[in-house]
Amino acid sequence: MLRHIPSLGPSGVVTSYIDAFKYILHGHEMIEDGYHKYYRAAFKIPTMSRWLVVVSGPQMFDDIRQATDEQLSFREAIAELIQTDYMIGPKIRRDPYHVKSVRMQLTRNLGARFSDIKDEISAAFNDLIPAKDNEWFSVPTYRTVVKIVCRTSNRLFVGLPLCRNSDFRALTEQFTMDVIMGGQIISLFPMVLKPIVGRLLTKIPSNIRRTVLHAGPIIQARLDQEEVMGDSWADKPAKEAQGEQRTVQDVSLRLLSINFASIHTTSMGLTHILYDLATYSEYVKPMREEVEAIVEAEGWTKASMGKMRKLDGFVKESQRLAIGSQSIMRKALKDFTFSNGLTVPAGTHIVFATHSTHLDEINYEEPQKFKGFRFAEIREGEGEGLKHQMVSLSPEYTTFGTGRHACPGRFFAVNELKTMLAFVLLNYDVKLTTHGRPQNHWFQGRCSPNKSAELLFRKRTS
Ligand code: HEM
Repeated sequence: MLRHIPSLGPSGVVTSYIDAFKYILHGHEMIEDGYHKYYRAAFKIPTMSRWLVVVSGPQMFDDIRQATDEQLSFREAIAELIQTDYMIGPKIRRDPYHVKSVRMQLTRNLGARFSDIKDEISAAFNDLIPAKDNEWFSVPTYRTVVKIVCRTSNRLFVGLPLCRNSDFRALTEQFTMDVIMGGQIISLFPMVLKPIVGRLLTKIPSNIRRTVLHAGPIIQARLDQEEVMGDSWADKPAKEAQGEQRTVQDVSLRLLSINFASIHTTSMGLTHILYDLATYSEYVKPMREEVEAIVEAEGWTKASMGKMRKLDGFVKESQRLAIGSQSIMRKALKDFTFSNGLTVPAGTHIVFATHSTHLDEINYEEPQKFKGFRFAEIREGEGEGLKHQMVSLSPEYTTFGTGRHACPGRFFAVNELKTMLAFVLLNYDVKLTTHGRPQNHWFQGRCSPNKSAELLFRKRTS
């Protein structure tokens, strides 16, 4: 029972539905309100399918970081919130070996594959935003960004020429949207009906068939090559797949799952960055100078990208303000007691108040203000160089979560976002078509960039 945890509004079985409706469009305002009333403690919010317990403060963050999977489960929370069992199947929850592949093989290969990533970014931008002369032209931002990110990410996942294949791209771009939309519909149904509705909505069998059609030969070739080379191939791409998992069908499912985790998160990130670049144009010149100086001295490498602190800080600041109001979702599998004494019973869904944390004066000076070099300036302090880079995890910066389930793709995502920003800075001028930055959209506490706004691009003039 959650009776000991305060709620913001009525908590009766029927009356709580008033707030559950309000949460759909105003969840972020409710959580901001609760954060200030119950900072470092907890409050509960009703949603259509369950109560969410919202926690805050560095201590509770650290309790989540240290909790084991048997205490607070990331996968069980995601499975219920996104209904992944019905939309993708239970395999990826029960046996998520692909997460280890992202953490190990994919991340370790970023340096060696950097020139491929850079090449795909140039090719994708040139195809999709061809700036041939000095005329401004309008680009539907989000739709274009998804295509660029999908191509670039899949250059790393499956390589050329498949990453440019139009049917494969359409499949991977659409897959995430189908899963999220389907999951939202299934969550409205009672438990007994979910498998039936899931079977009607899921496109996973046909999606796997399409993936096998396109990627099957590459996957089979890699599996065969691994058998031949054995342990002499240290970074085998499918190394984590064992026994029955070493089939083209199973690896195809993992490929779709990694696309699910990466494409829309990174695309939303890049869209926010471009809106910020067009809005706060005073940052363009110093960032161009940084990129040009480092590239001239060291060329385009993963290591040279790591030295671009202004870029890193700009990307980090953009994501600081763009985060949803709740993240770091966990489900308590047993009664769990936080170090402030609060106990939540088994079955409770816990989320951390991420947006409010990023907007708290305790953590940031003038937190509402976009300060593109906020983090680059902090990093100039003695001993502060690494702690404040974008990939670092901390209780004040929660974009990539915490603990053993912190985003394993963050090294790739940050590298990709910075290389894309560097490419835009060196090749284009970018301008708003609207008065002021396009407004973010909020739905059930989640924040998305405006998906219909356009930006003006032209070939760089100065
Ligand atoms: C800007 C882009 C991205 C953002 C903001 C982001 C954010 C996150 C967050 C918040 C989590 C959950 C962390 C937690 O609850 O503690 C997560 C998990 C995950 N992310 Fe990312 N992510 C991004 C890009 C990527 C990319 C590019 C990949 C793959 C290449 C990826 C793969 C994953 C996977 C596999 C998990 C699940 C981890 C697990 O099961 O333990 N993400 N991500």
